[in-house]
Amino acid sequence: MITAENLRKTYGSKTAVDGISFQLQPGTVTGFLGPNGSGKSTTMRMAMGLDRPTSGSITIAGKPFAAHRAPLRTVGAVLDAGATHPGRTGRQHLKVLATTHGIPSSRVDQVIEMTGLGSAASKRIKSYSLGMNQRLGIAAALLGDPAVLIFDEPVNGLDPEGVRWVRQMARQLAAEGRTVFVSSHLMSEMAQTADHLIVLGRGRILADAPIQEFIDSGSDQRVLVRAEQSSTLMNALQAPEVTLRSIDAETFEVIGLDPRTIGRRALDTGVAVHELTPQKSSLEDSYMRLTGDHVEYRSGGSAGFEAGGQA
Ligand SMILES: Nc1ncnc2c1ncn2[C@@H]1O[C@H](COP(=O)(O)OP(=O)(O)OP(=O)(O)O)[C@@H](O)[C@H]1O
Repeated sequence: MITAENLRKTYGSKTAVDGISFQLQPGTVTGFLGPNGSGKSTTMRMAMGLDRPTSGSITIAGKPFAAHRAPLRTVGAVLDAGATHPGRTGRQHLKVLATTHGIPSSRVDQVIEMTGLGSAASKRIKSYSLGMNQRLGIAAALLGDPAVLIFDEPVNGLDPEGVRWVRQMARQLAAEGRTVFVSSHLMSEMAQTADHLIVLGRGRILADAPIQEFIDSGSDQRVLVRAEQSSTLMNALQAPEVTLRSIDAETFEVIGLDPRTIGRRALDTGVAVHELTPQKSSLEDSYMRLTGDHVEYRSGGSAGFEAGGQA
C-alpha cells in the first residue's frame, strides 16, 4: 500500500507537487498519468526516498521509505533503467545488489528466470538492448520480493514485444497481490494495463478512479448513424440537447441520444437505417478532455493535442 497525505514539493518558487492525497491498493495496477511536468516523477521519487517532501508525507506500508529496515524487501522500483555498471554482467549486478541488501544469492537466479533474462544474464550490461536493460531493471526491483512496485515510464522506447512483456509482468505482479504503481505516456498501453488511474495536472489530482469509470466519465454518448434519407432523420432528431454532425451523404453522428431513441425516431419517420453504432470513447478521449487546461507548454497546435498526447 502506498499512501500520500497532503504531499507537497516545491523547488524554489516552483510547485512541482501541490498537496496531493491518495491511497493505492494491493492487488491493483494503478496508472499514473499527467502532462509533462505535472509532478509524476517527483511523486515517485519522494515515494522512494530520493527526494524529500516540502510538507505532507508519502508512505509505503505505513512508513516513509527511509524508515524501513529492509527497503528493497518492501518496495522495488524502476525509475531509471540506465543506472547500472556497464562492465558488469546482469548476474553480477544483481548479485552485488542482493549482497548489499542481505538478500540470499539464490534469489538472483529466481529473478533472472522470472524476467526472462536467460543467457543474457551472463553478458555485460553494456551489450544489452533497451529491452534487456528494462528486464534487468525489473529483475533488480523484484530481488527483495517486495509487496510494492513503482515503475516510472517502464515502456519508454521499448519495441511492441517489450511493451507487451512489461504489461503482462505488471498484471501478473498485481495478480499476486502486490501494489503496482506505473507511469506511462502511452494511453493505449495504460488502458490495457491499469485497473485504476490517478491523473495529475500541474501538481494536483485531476482524477482518482477505476479506469472504466474514468473513461465513461469523460465521454459523450455518440452514435454513428447510416440511413437512406439521412437529412430527413437528422431533422427528426433535432433538439436543443442533441448535436448532429454530418459525415457524408448517408452518414452522420449523434451526440446526446441513445441508439434505441434514434431507432424509434427512424421508424416513426419511415427512414430505413443501415447502421446504428454506439461509438466507444477511449482513455485518450477522456484524458485529453480532463487535462486540456493543465498542459504546461502547448506546442502551438490549436487544441494542445500534441502537448497532451505526449504527456
Ligand atoms: N530538481 C528539480 N529542480 C527544479 N525543478 C524541478 C526539479 N524536478 C522537477 N522539477 C519541476 O517540477 C515539475 C514537475 O516535474 P516532474 O518531473 O515531476 O513531472 P513529470 O510529470 O514526471 O513530467 P514528465 O512527464 O515530463 O516526466 C516540472 O515543472 C519540473 O520542471
